[in-house]
Amino acid sequence: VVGGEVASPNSWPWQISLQYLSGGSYYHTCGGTLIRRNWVLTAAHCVDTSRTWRVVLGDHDIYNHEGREQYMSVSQVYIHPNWNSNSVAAGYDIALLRLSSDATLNSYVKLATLPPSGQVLPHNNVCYITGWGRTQTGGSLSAQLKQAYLPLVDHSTCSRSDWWGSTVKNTMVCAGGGSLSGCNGDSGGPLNCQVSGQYVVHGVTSFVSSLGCNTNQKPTVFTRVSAYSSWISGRSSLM
Ligand SMILES: C[C@H](NC(=O)[C@H](CCCC[NH3+])NC(=O)C(F)(F)F)C(=O)Nc1ccc(C(F)(F)F)cc1
Repeated sequence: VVGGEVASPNSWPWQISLQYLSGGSYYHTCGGTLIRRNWVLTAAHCVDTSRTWRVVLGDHDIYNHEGREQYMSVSQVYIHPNWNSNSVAAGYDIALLRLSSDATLNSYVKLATLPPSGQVLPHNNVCYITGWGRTQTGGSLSAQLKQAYLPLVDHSTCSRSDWWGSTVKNTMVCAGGGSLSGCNGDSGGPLNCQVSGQYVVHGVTSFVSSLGCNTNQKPTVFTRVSAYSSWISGRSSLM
């Protein structure tokens, strides 16, 4: 997250850290969202390589054990069947992780609210991106979870030729576009949008400009959760 601020600990209790095992240690690579006690929503591009994964719930500082964390192993990875790793612009950058056991829900770990199928929020809707991604283009990951206010950008604006043009599809959501943005390592995490006083996860962080995370008129692009409701409920037996 470029700009914004460190979040109050566990104030986004559905945010998870997706980590992979390498040389005996785990490393943060992506964010994700807890949607059921044993299901996590993330981005396909985060998990399209075969690795040993773990999901950390209730985290704040990814480099320190603070006692509120739950470390979960992943029993199955379901990548959207239409995902093509050579074409993030085609969309379908969404995946589900089945956890080997159920999360314990408490004040640090809660389930996210997902939008109704097809819901598209208005331009400038209040939304926050959260994540442990780089704090500058080419910078390092944030130790503590960060948040940044990214107002929603409607499709007509986001698909303007001097914005993302035809790279952005209707199955995606744009937010920000100024000096605040997501950045590498925020992938897969939630776009938390305020709807009637409640935060709803409307996006899964997908891509930023390869020219730089906070490139003007290149808002952070998210997979639109409400475009994949039936896939999500079908796969995660959410009905
Ligand atoms: C460096 C930058 N990385 C990203 O945007 C990666 C996703 C990369 C998926 C493709 N391997 N996502 C992130 O860093 C995220 F945190 F913002 F989500 C990038 O490659 N952006 C990018 C690539 C292609 C296209 C386009 F679709 F136009 F081909 C648009 C943006």
